[in-house]
Amino acid sequence: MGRYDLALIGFGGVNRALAELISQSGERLAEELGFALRVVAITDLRAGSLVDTDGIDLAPLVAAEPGELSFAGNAGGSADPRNEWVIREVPADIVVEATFTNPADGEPALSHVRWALESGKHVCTTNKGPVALAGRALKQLAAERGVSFEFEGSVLSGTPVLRTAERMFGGLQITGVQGIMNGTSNYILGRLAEGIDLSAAIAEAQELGYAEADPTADIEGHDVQLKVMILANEVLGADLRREDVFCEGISAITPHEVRDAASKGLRWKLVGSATRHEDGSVDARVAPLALPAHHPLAGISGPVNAVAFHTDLLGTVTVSGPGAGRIETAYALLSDIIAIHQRHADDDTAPTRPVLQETHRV
Ligand SMILES: NC(=O)C1=CN([C@@H]2O[C@H](COP(=O)(O)OP(=O)(O)OC[C@H]3O[C@@H](n4cnc5c(N)ncnc54)[C@H](O)[C@@H]3O)[C@@H](O)[C@H]2O)C=CC1
Ligand SMILES: N[C@@H](CC=O)C(=O)O
Repeated sequence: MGRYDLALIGFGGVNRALAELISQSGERLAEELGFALRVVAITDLRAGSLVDTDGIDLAPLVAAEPGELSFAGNAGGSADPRNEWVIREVPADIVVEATFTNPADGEPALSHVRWALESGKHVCTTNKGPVALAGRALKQLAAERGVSFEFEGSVLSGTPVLRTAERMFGGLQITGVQGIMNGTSNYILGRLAEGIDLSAAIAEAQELGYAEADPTADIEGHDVQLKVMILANEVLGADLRREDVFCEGISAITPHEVRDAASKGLRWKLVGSATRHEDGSVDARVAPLALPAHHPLAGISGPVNAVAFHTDLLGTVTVSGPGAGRIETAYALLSDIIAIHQRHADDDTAPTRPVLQETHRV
């Protein structure tokens, strides 16, 4: 059995959940998937960096309180994240990027992904910035280097929206997408309807691991704007920039309006959509809508999200599932690693590292 060595860039909710999964369920996963996983490097803005090419013991790291983690005192540790050095120089097979999403220019995650691909390493990421703002160039770079760039978690966390469209919709013409694509704002709208105030609802979404580090992106719609760009570019063949996507969030909707709408059988939802026209052009927008109860998206509640694909032969096909959450998003990374394995099973980036019992910590 082969093994993939991972470098985790960013050690917040999502990458910690992946580390926990590997630490606690690695042996079962290896049995089932036919390859093992080992983490050889971790970097984080706050904790610093940790490198052990024999495999990092993840158990004490996932047991520590997030705010208390510091790698400086460990062998192979440093207070400095040393991102570029770790990504370029540490012999990992796959770089797993899960730092903050920056909707403005995608940095520094965009550089992290580029450095990894330039170094001939596969990349999987849940970070929407690089995918939405530079996905085409990064995919091109990956193709040139013969490696994979996977990003299922960038839209609807672990719910396989992008891969469903890529693998299951062959022969269909997709004319548009419409969906609820942000777990935080959907959770908040539901809590406002229940009488909770906005700041308390935001705090809950942060505690539950749904919200961005700066929840402004969730509230003002920028997170959905990036997801609509990713869907439009991946599924509708568009090449949208941020300024092409009209964006209005939920901050102007008062709790009174949410409750008033509910009493009339309406549900406020933050809806992202993209439509392809006959001439091939694509219109995309993000805006709150008060949907009637019978609308297919009206019943999508809490951190659950949904994307409806409008197709020529099947009509509307809707994929629904978790849109946010630490474990759910870590699963997206695992699904990306599985996709990398499947794509490269027969080439020289397949896991050739033998799994030795004494170093097999997963
Ligand atoms: N939490 C969720 O439900 C989902 C999150 N995502 C995306 O996944 C990514 C990670 O999300 P979370 O883990 O929830 O965020 P988080 O805020 O819990 O963790 C991000 C981590 O990245 C670290 N970091 C930031 N900049 C860094 C840098 N330059 N170098 C090294 N480390 C850096 C931070 O210190 C933090 O520990 C974000 O881009 C987010 O948008 C995507 C889908 C769902
Ligand atoms: N903050 C985002 C996380 C996933 O992308 C959300 O709430 O949907």
